[in-house]
Amino acid sequence: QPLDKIENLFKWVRDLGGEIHLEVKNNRHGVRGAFATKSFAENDVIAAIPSATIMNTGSFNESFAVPTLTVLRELKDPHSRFKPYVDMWPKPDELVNSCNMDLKYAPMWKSAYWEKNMRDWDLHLRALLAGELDADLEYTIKEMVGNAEVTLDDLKYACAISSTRYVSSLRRRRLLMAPIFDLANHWRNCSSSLSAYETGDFLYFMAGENINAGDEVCYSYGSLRDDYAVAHYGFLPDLEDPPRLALVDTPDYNPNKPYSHDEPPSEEPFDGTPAELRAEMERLQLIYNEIKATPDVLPPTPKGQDYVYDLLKALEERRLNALAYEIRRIAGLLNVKAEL
Ligand SMILES: C[S@@+](CC[C@H](N)C(=O)[O-])C[C@H]1O[C@@H](n2cnc3c(N)ncnc32)[C@H](O)[C@@H]1O
Repeated sequence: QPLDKIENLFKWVRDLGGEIHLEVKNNRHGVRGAFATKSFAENDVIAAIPSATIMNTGSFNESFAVPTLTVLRELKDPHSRFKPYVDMWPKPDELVNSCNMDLKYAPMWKSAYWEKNMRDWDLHLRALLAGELDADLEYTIKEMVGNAEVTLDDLKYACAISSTRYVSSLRRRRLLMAPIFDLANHWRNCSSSLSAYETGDFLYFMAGENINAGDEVCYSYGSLRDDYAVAHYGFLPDLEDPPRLALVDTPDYNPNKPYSHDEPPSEEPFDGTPAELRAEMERLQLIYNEIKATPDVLPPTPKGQDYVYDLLKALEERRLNALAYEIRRIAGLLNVKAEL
């Protein structure tokens, strides 16, 4: 995640009327982030982002092709008016999510839902490239980028950039990519927020509480269970205590409606009659045993050599720990021994 392009980005945003009280550097995890250059009280403006710098990447109802092709268009245009923004995006080898993850990792999810989700992204993007979706698309590739040469890797990259960086603006019901704001990393309980875009001239990034000069500013991307964060954003959020079940392991999980920001799975510990508790414990045990029994498809790789391998192994360990915690907790309520 390049730091050398930030000065140019800030200049561009300020020249277009923006206000920024941030500096950008790597945080203690080595992840690029935004840090307060002064202290803020609740509701103070951390940054005012002018609409002339905002990339409008589609409506809530449009297909994945719209944000992907909107980003692709700017990537392919050497004279893009968003050039200072495009230049600071992570490069193809600096970001990963299900749009661009190598398929060799698919079985490492050890979850039928996530493995299919990853393979589906590959199929959708291949179909987009082959023109098979053209008749149903809002925009075709050629309508967006003309005759510029486009590869599958280009589409995967554009898909990964858009889906890790857009935010929904409630008032206008659009997916927007807002420079500066999109340097804020996720922290689930973060109270800073983005204004609703009521007037359409600026988006305001507002402090949700007192922030000291030098603190990293954050934004909550949503309730983000670990597996969802890896698939959608390519990182594991801070480990929580007590551990939280992965999305696909929660009692509310429904593969046909796996996640909605408006209705995330309950954060309340599961409770019920003894029969319900027993059924839930057995359900969790089945998942636990299935993960344990699923062999690794890739040879063991020493830590630090392969980001995606490490990420998916860490996710597996987190799932197992969270399942074991929950099985023990329910066994305690039932006064029985947990079978792990
Ligand atoms: C909107 S960007 C945030 C800024 C990003 N770090 C950058 O420099 O461009 C989202 C991406 O930041 C990273 N990220 C966000 N929150 C994170 C966190 N809590 N821990 C690690 N990486 C995080 C992930 O790579 C994610 O896909």
